[in-house]
Amino acid sequence: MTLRGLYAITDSALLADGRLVPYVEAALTGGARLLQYRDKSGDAGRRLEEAAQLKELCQRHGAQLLINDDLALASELQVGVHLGRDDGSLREAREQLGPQAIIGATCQADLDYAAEAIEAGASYIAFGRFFQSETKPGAPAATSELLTRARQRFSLPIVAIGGITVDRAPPLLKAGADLLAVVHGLFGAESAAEVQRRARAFHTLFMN
Ligand SMILES: Cc1ncc(COP(=O)(O)OP(=O)(O)O)c(N)n1
Ligand SMILES: Cc1nc(C(=O)O)sc1CCOP(=O)(O)O
Ligand SMILES: [Mg+2]
Repeated sequence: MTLRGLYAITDSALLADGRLVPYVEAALTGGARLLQYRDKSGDAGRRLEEAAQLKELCQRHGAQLLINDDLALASELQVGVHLGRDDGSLREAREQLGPQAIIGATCQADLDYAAEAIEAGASYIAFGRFFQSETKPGAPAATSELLTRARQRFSLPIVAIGGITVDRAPPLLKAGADLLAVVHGLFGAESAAEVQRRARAFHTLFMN
C-alpha cells in the first residue's frame, strides 16, 4: 500500500458520547487512508472493543488501522502500531508484527533519530509539531525547513503532524510530507457531515 494521504487520529474527548464510529466512518468516506486509534485510558476492555470496531471500518474502506503506543493490542488485532520515543522498541515491534505491518515512529524534529528509526524497521517517520496543537500543546516544535531536509535525506514516507488544518497544509506538502496526520483539524467538528467535508478537502490536496 502506498503511504500517502490523510492520516486520521482519534481523540477520546472529541469522539466521546457515541461520536467515535460515525465520525471515523465520515473520515474514511472522505478519503482518509490511515487511521490511528489513540486512547490514553487504561480501560483495556473498551480499547479492544473500539479498536476491533475501527479495524472492521478500515477494512470496509480499504484503509489501514494503527494503534497508538500499544504493541500488544496491535499484535492481538494484527494491525499496525505507532510508537513514540518512550513507547517501546521499534525493532521488537517489527519482529512481532512481521514484515508487512505498518510501524510508525515519532521523530519530533530529530533527523538522526529518524535514521535510527528507519534502521530499526519503521515504515514511516513522523515529524512535528508544525503548528500550535490543541491536542498536544506541549509537543516540541518543528519547521517546514526540517521537513525539506528530511525529504532530501530519506526516501521513506514522511508524516507531518501538529495543528494541521486544510488551510495550513499546502506548505507541508510542498516541503515533502506524504501523509498529514490530523486530530482536531479533522475531528473537532460539529457533525459527521463536517468531518467528511474536511476529509474530502484534505484528500483533494493530494490530487494536485
Ligand atoms: C503520526 C503520529 N506522529 C506522532 C505521534 C506522537 O506520538 P508520541 O510522541 O508517542 O505521543 P502520543 O501520541 O503517544 O501522545 C503520533 N501519535 N502519531
Ligand atoms: C499526538 C501528537 N503528536 C505530535 C508531535 O508533534 O509529535 S502533535 C500531536 C497532536 C496532533 O493533534 P492535532 O492535529 O489536534 O494538533
Ligand atoms: Mg506515544
